[in-house]
Amino acid sequence: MTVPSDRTAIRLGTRASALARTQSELVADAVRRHTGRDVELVEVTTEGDTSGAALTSFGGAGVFVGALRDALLDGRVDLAVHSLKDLPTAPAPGLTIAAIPLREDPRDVVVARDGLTLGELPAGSTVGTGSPRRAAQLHALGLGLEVVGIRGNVGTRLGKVGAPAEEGGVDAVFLARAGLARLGRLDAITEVMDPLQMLPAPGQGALAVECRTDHPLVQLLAPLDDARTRAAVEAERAVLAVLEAGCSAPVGALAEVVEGDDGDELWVRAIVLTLDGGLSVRQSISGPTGDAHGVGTRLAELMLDDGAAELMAIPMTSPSRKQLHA
Ligand SMILES: NCc1[nH]cc(CCC(=O)O)c1CC(=O)O
Repeated sequence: MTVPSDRTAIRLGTRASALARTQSELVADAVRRHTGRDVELVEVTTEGDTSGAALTSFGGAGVFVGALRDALLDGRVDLAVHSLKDLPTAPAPGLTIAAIPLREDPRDVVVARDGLTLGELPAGSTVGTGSPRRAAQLHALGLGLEVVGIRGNVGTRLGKVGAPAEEGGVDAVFLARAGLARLGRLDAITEVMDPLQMLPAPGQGALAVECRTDHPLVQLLAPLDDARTRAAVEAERAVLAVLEAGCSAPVGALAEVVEGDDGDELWVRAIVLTLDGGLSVRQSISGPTGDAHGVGTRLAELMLDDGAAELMAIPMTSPSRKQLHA
C-alpha cells in the first residue's frame, strides 16, 4: 500500500451533492490548516445518489457510504467525509473514524410556504419527508398534516415547498438545520423544531472523517476531533445499535454535554415510535462523558424494558405508509 509522501496531495473522497461537497471542503480546509498539506476532492458516486427509490426501500444501511468506503479500502482516496447520521452503527473492518469535528446545531427544522409554522398550517396540508423518524414524530403531534414521501438533495427539497401539487409540490418539508447552515440557507427556515417535539436522528449535525486504520492520516487528523461531540454521538449511536434499529427506523436520540460539579456529564434522551406515531417509548438518562457508550446502552435498555422492541414490530396501518414508500 502506498503512503503519500509529504508533497503529494491528500485525496479526499466526496459525494457530488452540494451539501457533501460543502462538508468536504470544510474538512479539507481544516486538514490543510493542521497538516500544511495540499488536499484535493475526488468525487465518488454512491447508490444513494443514483437511485430514485425511497431510501427506506434499500433495506441495507448506509446507501450513501458504501462506495466511499470502497474507495478508501482500495486506496483511490485517503479520507472520506460522511454525515455521521448516514453511517451504519456497525464498525467497518479496516476503517477508522479518525475525527468527529465540532457538531453543528443538531435540530430538525421546518421550511413551509408563506413563512408558516407547523401549527399554522391548515389540517390536510402536506409535509414532505422520506424519514420515518420525522413522519412518526409529526403524526404524534396530532395536527392532521399529511406526510408525502420525498427524496432528493437539499436544493431539490427546498424547491418543492409551495410548488403545485401536480409537480410534486408540498406545503412544507423537514430538513436538518445543520445542512442548511452549511449551505448558507438558514434564511429558508420557518420553524426550528424543539427536541421536546422532535428528537433528531442519532449523529445529526455531526461529520465523520474516516480513513484506513493503517493510514498515517489517522494520527494527523486527531486534532480535528471534538471530544464532546464524539461522546455525544457515541451515546446516541449506542441507543440505535442496542435497539437494533437502522437509519430507516423511527428512532430519535439527542445527547447534550453539560458541565457538572465533577466535570462534564452527558444528558441523553431518546424516542422510538410506531411508524404512524400512535405509540411511543421515551426515556432519558445522564452519566459520565467518559462512558458515552455505556450511557447510551443503558438508555436503550430502559426503553427495551418499556416495550421498545414490541413497539417497533407493530406494522403501520394508517394510509401514510403508502405515501412513505411512494
Ligand atoms: N439524510 C440525508 C442527510 N444526511 C445529513 C443531512 C444533513 C446534515 C447533517 O445532519 O449533518 C441530510 C439532509 C437532511 O436531513 O436534511
